[in-house]
Amino acid sequence: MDPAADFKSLQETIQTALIATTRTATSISAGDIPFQRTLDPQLASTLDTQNARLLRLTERLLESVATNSHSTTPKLPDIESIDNNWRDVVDVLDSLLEKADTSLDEFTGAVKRMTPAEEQGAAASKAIVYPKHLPKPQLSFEHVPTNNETGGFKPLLTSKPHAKVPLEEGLKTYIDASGSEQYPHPYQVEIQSYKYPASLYEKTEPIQYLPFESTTATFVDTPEALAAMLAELKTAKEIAIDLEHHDNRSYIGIVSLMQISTRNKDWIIDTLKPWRRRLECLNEVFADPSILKVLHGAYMDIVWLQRDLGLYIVGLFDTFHAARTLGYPGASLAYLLKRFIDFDAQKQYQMADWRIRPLSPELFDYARADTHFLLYVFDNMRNELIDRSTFSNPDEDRIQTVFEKSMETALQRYEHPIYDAKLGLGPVGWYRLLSRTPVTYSPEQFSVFKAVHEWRDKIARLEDESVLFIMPNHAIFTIARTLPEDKTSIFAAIHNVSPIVRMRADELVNVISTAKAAGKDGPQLNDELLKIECIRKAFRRQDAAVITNNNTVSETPVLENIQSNPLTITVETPLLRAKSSQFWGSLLSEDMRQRIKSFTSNISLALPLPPLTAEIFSDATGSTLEDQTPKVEDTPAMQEEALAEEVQDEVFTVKQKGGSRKRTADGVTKEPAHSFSKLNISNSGATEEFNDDQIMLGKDDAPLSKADKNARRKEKKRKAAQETSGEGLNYDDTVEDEAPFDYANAPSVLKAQQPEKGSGRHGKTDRKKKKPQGFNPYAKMADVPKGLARSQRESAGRSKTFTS
Ligand SMILES: O=c1ccn([C@@H]2O[C@H](COP(=O)(O)O)[C@@H](O)[C@H]2O)c(=O)[nH]1
Ligand SMILES: [Mn+2]
Repeated sequence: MDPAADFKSLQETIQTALIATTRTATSISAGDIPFQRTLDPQLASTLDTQNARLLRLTERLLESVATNSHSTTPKLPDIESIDNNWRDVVDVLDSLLEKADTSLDEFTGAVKRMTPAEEQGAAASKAIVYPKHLPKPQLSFEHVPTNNETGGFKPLLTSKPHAKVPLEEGLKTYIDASGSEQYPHPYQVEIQSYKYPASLYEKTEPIQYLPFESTTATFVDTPEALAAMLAELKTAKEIAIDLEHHDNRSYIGIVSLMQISTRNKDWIIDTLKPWRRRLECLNEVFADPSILKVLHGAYMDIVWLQRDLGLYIVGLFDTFHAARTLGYPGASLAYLLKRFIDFDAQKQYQMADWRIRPLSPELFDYARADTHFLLYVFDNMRNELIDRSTFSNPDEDRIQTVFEKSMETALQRYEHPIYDAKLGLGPVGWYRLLSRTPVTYSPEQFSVFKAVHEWRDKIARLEDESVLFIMPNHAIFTIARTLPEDKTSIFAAIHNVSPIVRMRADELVNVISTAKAAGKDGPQLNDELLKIECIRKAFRRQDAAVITNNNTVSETPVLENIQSNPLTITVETPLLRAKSSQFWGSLLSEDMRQRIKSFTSNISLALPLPPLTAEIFSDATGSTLEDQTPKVEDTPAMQEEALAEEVQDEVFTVKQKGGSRKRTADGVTKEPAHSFSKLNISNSGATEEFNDDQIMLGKDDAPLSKADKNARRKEKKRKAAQETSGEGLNYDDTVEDEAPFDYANAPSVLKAQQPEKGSGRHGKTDRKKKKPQGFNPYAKMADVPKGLARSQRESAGRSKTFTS
């Protein structure tokens, strides 16, 4: 008897059965089932029997999983109860996955089982305490966010150190090919003409970092401390930079902390001070071509720096691109710190509420560690890049590749998150959420979904809250499904109601009833989604789209599937114009731009390729389908990049509803209920087979370590709580029960924040004792699937779960 062989054969049997079952289950589109039911009463009753059986089996499975865990066992008497108990289902599955992870670690010897006392101690030392009552720092800013901007984002900078082109030129708007007014990237010329110093092409002995334990960081929270830091930074040859960000109690998000390290000093800068815009003076260093800036996974940092502080980086070296170019099995900062320093980054603090002041020692240490070692990591990676480059062959010139990718990253531009009510596109639109969630809606329900989504966005802007703080995504789905007609039914439908929704409940009732009435003559969900998907694809695949201005559409197989509406999609020209800059402007060919420009009223798109059936994304925390908040990576620039990448090299993962990690076996796809079943064709025209494991990835696309995954799961649960019930949203913190923290006048916390030296709390050796290296089952992967990359990065400006 060979237990390994037995196990493999069992695994294969289960997998084969699952594939067959899933194929069968998806052979009829969910959207067609009600129709089939009406045709055949026998089918209806068989379906009901099978449903009941499946629910019972599921309930029993969940019960047996939950027996030894702390999860509540969800009861599933009917289909509706799945939605209502979804959080509990996810909890049970999560605990199972956690157990599996731990068992694997124990099996491989990567970890030793902890005693219950040790486990308790470890948990207590990691717990982040979220203050209940935290006033909004943005209200004290000299420039309070308004969230209602339209048009191009005007760069904030008031002067332009190290300019090759004067600032005035950079602030001149231009009308792009699609008719939108835009501001250029103010440092575009400087970045594009930047030459990396010759010294970077030469190997040198890595410069040892100073010990983490016996050094600390200088906290910068006064203009004087800022000036002193700036003077020191100007003398450096290279510096490391990182940011921490908050996006739950703010619409666009707030840079909450900046970390900078030189070879011999660390600074942590409080970016929540009212005078934060004075940090613009850092352009004297950040834009100085003679000082190299090393960041890890800088794509969001670049956008955040512009958006909040008017800062730009000339001379960027992004260690994330280096890790990818070198083909490391991981590309997260945590991975690099482990690889080069043997330092265990405490990534469970990544998603902390970074507005907290004073910073706890743990948060202080976390923030400092993100830059403290980075120059040393850079030294090592640069040497390896040189070793593994063939300079005569551009394809093999790895260091050049990293320079080019870093330059592209530095050239990203922030754009205002403009709400597209009609097509729902863009980082804050409804399309993304709806297209990923298998629902069957009547035209009224569809109309209500869109209206409530739009209303939530409007209120979030007004109140300067994240959309999720206003109302979880699940609540929009529930409202659309149940169409509540009064306040009481709304409160009953969405359980934990935010104080803002409670206050504005009458308004919401009106929004729902108006949308319901309007929806009677509105479009069918499936048709509309299909059309929008076609438009996206057409734009993505610009050469494939045929645009006409007479409402004619060329013959395509797609068209058979649109039943209730005419075959053309009509887009008002002004809307398309806005979009063309915001979402796909840079992807349009000149020819396409000219054609768009020539329209005056309607545009019809003929769509030669059908859309993909399965959506095609995932986020790092593995949140549920509905759990997609607009994310950082959803800034327009990221979207464009994502679209561009998809066109070239699409590798899709299919994310099924819920669960923190989905593995899709070959050919097993989840068919959304949008009647796309006949259209399961990839860009290349081939039927897509899904055989990549969907793995949990970090902000920078690297497989996460076990510790990170667990931390993400916890964070995800917290988010799920917000999603489903509003728990953990700190709704109480609107209650004025204690004196608000005075961001404007708070004394420097420089002293308060010095972590105790020699406490062993943040020592590398201590960490090693406490937390052995986690087993990463994906660590042997040659590389992370490429197509996952951008979509993984989504999250926020609205991040939370790095996730388009
Ligand atoms: O999955 C994620 C990871 C990070 N964020 C946000 O990004 C900043 C910076 O991350 P670091 O890795 O610590 O540099 C962090 O403060 C989070 O706000 C995220 O939203 N989702
Ligand atoms: Mn960081």
